[in-house]
Amino acid sequence: MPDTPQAPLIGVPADVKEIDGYRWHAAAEPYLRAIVSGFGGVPLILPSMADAIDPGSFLDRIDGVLLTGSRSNVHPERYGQQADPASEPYDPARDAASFGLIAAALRKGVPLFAICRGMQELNVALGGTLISELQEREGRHDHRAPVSDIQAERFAIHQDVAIAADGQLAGVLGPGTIRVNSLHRQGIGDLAPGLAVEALAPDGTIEAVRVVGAPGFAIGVQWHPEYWVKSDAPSAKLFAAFGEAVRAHMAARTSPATAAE
Ligand SMILES: N[C@@H](CCC(=O)NCCCC(=O)O)C(=O)O
Repeated sequence: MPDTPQAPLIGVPADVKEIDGYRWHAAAEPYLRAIVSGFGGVPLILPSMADAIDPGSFLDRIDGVLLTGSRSNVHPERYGQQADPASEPYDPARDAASFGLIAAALRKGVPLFAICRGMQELNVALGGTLISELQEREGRHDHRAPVSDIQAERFAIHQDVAIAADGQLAGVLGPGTIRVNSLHRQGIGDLAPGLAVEALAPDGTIEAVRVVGAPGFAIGVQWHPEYWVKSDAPSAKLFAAFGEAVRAHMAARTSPATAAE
């Protein structure tokens, strides 16, 4: 069990959903379990209430941030476009929380791992844009989940992704091509300044990015390593690398040199 004083505490911003007439703040369990099984971390779901709680105020109390995927989309007004029923559902409370966490994590050097919607949030937060309904775009493949009622089939690993030979992920996963799952309708349109491409799909869709010059681990992936973290080597390596970065951050934060500052 990871519940020891040394276990890293990983902040996970909640999605906000209407259930039984209330707004609920929730996160999907596979991300939470991957934090535990991937590197012995302890997940902490953070309420997405940026109107009442500054997301940056969490950053001195957590050791890393994981931005999860979600069926909801970043609101288009965040990147200068109009809301469109075709790109719903939105979750503006999640947007506000994630954008606040991204800014604070990058400012403070807190390791940040962004998955699917999380990578899209990272791109928009740093000034990029998104494109919707990839499968309707000329030359793009269908990146949506396989149609099934069985989650393991929806998260099946079936798509090639080429890892940039000169990027950070090549050091984690090795250069070349890996196979990943794919469950998204949107993708990066204009890449944000300050982001570097770390992986590409065969149709040119950006599948991973890193924040150039980030003081710590700051990686986004469009696929879902959380789902097969126990059985898929690239997925396990990604979470292990995030965990290693988090522990290094914890050590640096408690080092005598830091204390003397
Ligand atoms: N909504 C965005 C991001 C996709 C994403 O995060 N998918 C995770 C949910 C997977 C599922 O259960 O369908 C997009 O569609 O691009």
